[in-house]
Amino acid sequence: MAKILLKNVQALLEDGSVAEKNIAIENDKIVKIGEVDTSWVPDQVLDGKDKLAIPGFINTHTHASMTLLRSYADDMQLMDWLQNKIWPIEAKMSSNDIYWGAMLAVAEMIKTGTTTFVDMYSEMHRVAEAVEESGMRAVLSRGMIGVAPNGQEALAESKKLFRDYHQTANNRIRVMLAPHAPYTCPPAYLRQVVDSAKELGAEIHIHLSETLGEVEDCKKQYGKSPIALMEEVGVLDCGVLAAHCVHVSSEDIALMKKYNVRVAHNPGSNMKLASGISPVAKMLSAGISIGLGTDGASSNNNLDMLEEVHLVSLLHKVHHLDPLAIPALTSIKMATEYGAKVAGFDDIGVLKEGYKADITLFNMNSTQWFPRHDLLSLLVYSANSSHVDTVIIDGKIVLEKGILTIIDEERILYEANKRAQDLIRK
Ligand SMILES: CSC[C@H]1O[C@@H](n2cnc3c(O)ncnc32)[C@H](O)[C@@H]1O
Ligand SMILES: [Zn+2]
Repeated sequence: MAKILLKNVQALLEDGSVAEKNIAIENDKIVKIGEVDTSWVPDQVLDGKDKLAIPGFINTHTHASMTLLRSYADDMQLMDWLQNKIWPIEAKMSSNDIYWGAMLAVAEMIKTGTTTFVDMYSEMHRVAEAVEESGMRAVLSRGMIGVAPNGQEALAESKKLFRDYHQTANNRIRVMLAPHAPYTCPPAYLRQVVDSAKELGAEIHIHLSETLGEVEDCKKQYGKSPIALMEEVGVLDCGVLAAHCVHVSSEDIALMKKYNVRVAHNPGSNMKLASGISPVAKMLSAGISIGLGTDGASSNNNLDMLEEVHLVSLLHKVHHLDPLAIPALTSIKMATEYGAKVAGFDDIGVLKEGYKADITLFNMNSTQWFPRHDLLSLLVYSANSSHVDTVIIDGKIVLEKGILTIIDEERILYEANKRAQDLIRK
């Protein structure tokens, strides 16, 4: 039995307050926040002086192995980028490329304070391997392009991934089905995915309403918006994590609320691909769950959730000319508590007794953390992820004093770099 005590740490609590607490961890869970009984003897004590403890970040939408394509194709619009640069090179990626790309992503995410990620890509059993080995928590899905020749094979692989990995690794791994988008998956295919999701009891992860072009084409082709089309084909009945939702109307938002569609908002990627500004404030007011995501490292170009926290707050303030649009606490909750709901968990995203011990500790010994008027404000508006000191996932220390403890960073950098170079020469 492993017992860890975080002693006298500044802890961000569920109500948004920050207070000095002891946090007792036993195996994979937080067992106590506050006074710890002297009869409870820890195996390891971490000194919380000058440390801020928050729930680990939850990246609700990414394509981990795309780290290999970081800085490969920039300054392009989505469809041009996908069709002319990304899909041709992805077709050459090997299973080992996917593994080392995922390992690079996992290393980067842990070092920047993320403890859970939601992923969509191919060869996902290799991503699962990276997750198992690293101690990370993840929701994995095989992205399906629903046209011949690979549509049926992709669906079979998705079902196998679900059967092999859903709720494995002490429940650190979960699986969803992921039809890529309405423009790559025709209605007949989406209906097949819905049947499979119902048969397995799986939820659906899909890109929806990312660009104006997607919405206009969908209306032209099917006479309705992507969200309304998803209702028609039954996708919304399955439990949906929708990435982007940039161009959604009031009618779409009402449908999303009706079916409890959860949204992964990706401010960095939406800005870089010039996709637009998602109506986040409006969706939040409508009671929709919204988390934050980085999207892949080829459209961001990093997997740093604190950057997304910073961006979501600033983007929507300036968009609405309203400094109250997304306050500091809302942006942090989107990256943690709301993100947990979006990813489908009810026991992570908050520092709370009985919840999983997924915790990120920031070292506050740097200029950006002084003076200490308001620690939440410092975290959102001043700090950066190089201040991440320690990360605990499922009760295990995976980063200590900035050093990865389970995976070998030097080897990962070497392998990922070599594979990325070989890939562009193929
Ligand atoms: C078939 S696996 C997933 C697929 O999605 C591609 N992708 C990466 N970023 C985006 C995005 O912002 N919108 C749509 N599709 C995206 C990725 O390259 C894979 O091919
Ligand atoms: Zn995406």
